[in-house]
Amino acid sequence: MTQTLPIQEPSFRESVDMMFNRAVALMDLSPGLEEKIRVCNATYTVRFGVRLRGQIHTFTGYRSVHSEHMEPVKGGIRYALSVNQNEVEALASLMTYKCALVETPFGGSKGGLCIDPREWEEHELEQITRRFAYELIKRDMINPAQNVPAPDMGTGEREMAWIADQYKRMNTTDINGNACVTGKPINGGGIAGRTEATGRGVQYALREFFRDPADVKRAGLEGTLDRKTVIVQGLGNVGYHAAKFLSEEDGCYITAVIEHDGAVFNNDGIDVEDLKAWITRHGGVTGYPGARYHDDGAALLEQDCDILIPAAMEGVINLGNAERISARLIIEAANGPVTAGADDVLKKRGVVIIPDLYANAGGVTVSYFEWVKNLSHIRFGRMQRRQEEARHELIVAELERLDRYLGNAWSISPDFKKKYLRGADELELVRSGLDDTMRTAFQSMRAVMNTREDVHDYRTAAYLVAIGRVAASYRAKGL
Ligand SMILES: NC(=O)c1ccc[n+]([C@@H]2O[C@H](COP(=O)([O-])OP(=O)(O)OC[C@H]3O[C@@H](n4cnc5c(N)ncnc54)[C@H](O)[C@@H]3O)[C@@H](O)[C@H]2O)c1
Repeated sequence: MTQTLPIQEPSFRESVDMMFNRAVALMDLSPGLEEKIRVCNATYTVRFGVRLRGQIHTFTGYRSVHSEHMEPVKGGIRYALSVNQNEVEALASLMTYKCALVETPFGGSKGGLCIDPREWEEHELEQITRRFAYELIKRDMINPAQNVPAPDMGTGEREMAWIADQYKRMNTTDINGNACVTGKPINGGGIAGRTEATGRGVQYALREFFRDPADVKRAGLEGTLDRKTVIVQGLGNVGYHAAKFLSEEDGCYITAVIEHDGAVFNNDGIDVEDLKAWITRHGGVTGYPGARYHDDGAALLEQDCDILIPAAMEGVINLGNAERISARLIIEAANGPVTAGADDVLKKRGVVIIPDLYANAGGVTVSYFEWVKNLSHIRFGRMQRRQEEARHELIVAELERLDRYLGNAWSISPDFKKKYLRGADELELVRSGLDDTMRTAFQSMRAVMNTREDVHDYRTAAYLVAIGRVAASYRAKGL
């Protein structure tokens, strides 16, 4: 869906550049270096035909490389009708700053295909994805050493598995083929915890924010995450996992969920699993019996809550509604949900924003773990896993003995055994690595806020840290 912005709003690309420029104005970069960092290095446009339903359909896709100060470059592939060059370039530049902020050793890239995935059958999507991947692979725009995509809006592990397979068919002797894309299913070379990673990162980001009372006070809030009211826009990959973990593990109440077909709200809190199951079955929130329905979803962004989590698309908080946003704290789970104009308005109103380049960096962080796992050809936690397995086998044997003693009252099923014996070592490693990354990155923003009198918001602090690192990289290796 295309977001219509008020006439005086800059485009997404311009908005990102404006946020970049605000930070650069506070830095002392050598002349010309800021321009070099800001611009996108290259954007490749591809148009290709696929024979489907008795006729040839032509699709348009993009892969943009923002910065190659480190390689490979990294960034998701988005499937949406609204995809265009401006959007892909904005998203690619955000990837550069995001990777620098969380210290994953990648440059920034992003891709997109103009398509509504809901219009196509699975086998048709596979054909389209393989053809798009073919176009990018043959030009080294997908390659373990140069450019490594991942999921984004409208894509997931299924599409990543097709892309990896396509790459391996075209590069049969590349032993590192699996590392050409991240976000793959576990049985296709993926890593435990990647699917949940971005939402999990949002949870860890909020936990770190609430660890320091000074941050919490800045937002006019108090206490911990417990009993905070939360509104989520977009119950897709990122929004669903963030809402699920915050409600199940941190005591938050998800009081409203905004989706493409309207919104549902319930001040006592919405059961996220139940709503997600409804959306999966019915395609939207309409008719969901566990909450009240409102057909103007965007209006619910303005409803009173402690924390607002835009997790769908860019530009949804803009000059048209920024004055009416009631939340005290906004965490940008989506990329670019707050325009540069709205950012100014919200700042003046004292609304605190945890910026996208930090808030949704959990995805690329765990993608990095997956890439390293693929390149090293090992399973993380292997030694530990052997010990864990031995311990788990003993426990299962003991449970079985008890079960027999109690007349099979518990019925230890093969499924239970399989789940239990698989252990969670890799997942634990991934989660602790992600937690550490999110904490450290937040602390680097906090340090800037606490030490510089000319920095008053986390976004500028995040850009300062990120741009400083990209600049240092260019200084070290040359242009
Ligand atoms: N998937 C990741 O790992 C990842 C990582 C970093 C950032 N992001 C960003 O997070 C955002 C969401 O990505 P995702 O992967 O969760 O996508 P997704 O496709 O899984 O989910 C998007 C959700 O938003 C809903 N939606 C679409 N239009 C809407 C509208 N007008 N109002 C409300 N909801 C609407 C969709 O129905 C869907 O449920 C994007 O901005 C993406 O760039 C994603």
